[in-house]
Amino acid sequence: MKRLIVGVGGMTNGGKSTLSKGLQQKISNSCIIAQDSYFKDESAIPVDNNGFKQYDMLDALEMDMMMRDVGSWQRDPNWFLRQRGLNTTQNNGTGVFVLIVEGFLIFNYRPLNEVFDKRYFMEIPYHVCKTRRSSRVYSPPDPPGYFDGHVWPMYLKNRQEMERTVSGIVFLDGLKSKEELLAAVNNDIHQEIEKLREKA
Ligand SMILES: Nc1ncnc2c1ncn2[C@@H]1O[C@H](COP(=O)(O)OP(=O)(O)O)[C@@H](O)[C@H]1O
Ligand SMILES: NC(=O)c1ccc[n+]([C@@H]2O[C@H](COP(=O)(O)O)[C@@H](O)[C@H]2O)c1
Repeated sequence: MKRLIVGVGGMTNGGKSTLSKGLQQKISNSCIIAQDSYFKDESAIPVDNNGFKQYDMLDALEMDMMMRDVGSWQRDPNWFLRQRGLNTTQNNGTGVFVLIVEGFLIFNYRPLNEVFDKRYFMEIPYHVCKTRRSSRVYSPPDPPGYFDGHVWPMYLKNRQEMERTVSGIVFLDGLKSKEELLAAVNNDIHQEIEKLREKA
């Protein structure tokens, strides 16, 4: 059984989940694992001197749990898809199963970074990021000053670390239209799928 694991990383509100959902619809036998689903309970998140909860770091995430889920897909993608109520198409053993892992810190966690066959990173300018973020409601919601006091400085720090430790990332301009981004990445992934299919 052939498998492909694609990482869709990027800044907060860069368009990761929009792109990932579009890809899942276009790629048969694919599914998504989203890092957002692995945040620890609010009570476990430390607070800094300004009272800001420290959400934008790996410590805020249950990465062991996320790795367990990636591992169960790797062991049996068919079972994993069925567990999630997703259809699998008959492929007589020639098909390729695709896992899309999306999240803002997926390349900063080494054991996860190691599983990717393809890595994409969606970026947008500061002001666009701040504006998009201001209309999104997280749980708990961002307190006043959170973007400039926590989110953006942590993004710069995490990104610097990513660039120091990870290679082979394809950077995507998140200002392009949703349709253009989806078409380009979908085309790229289908080429990878073809390469895998051709391999004995
Ligand atoms: N290419 C795009 N152009 C304009 N707006 C976008 C684009 N992609 C996503 N958005 C919008 O930006 C916001 C954040 O998108 P989302 O996919 O949830 O980001 P992320 O998962 O990276 O946090 C949403 O309102 C979404 O509709
Ligand atoms: N899902 C949650 O429990 C939760 C809570 C508070 C903040 N967040 C924010 O989620 C962001 C990451 O997710 P996105 O990349 O989807 O924006 C982080 O910047 C973090 O501040 C998430």
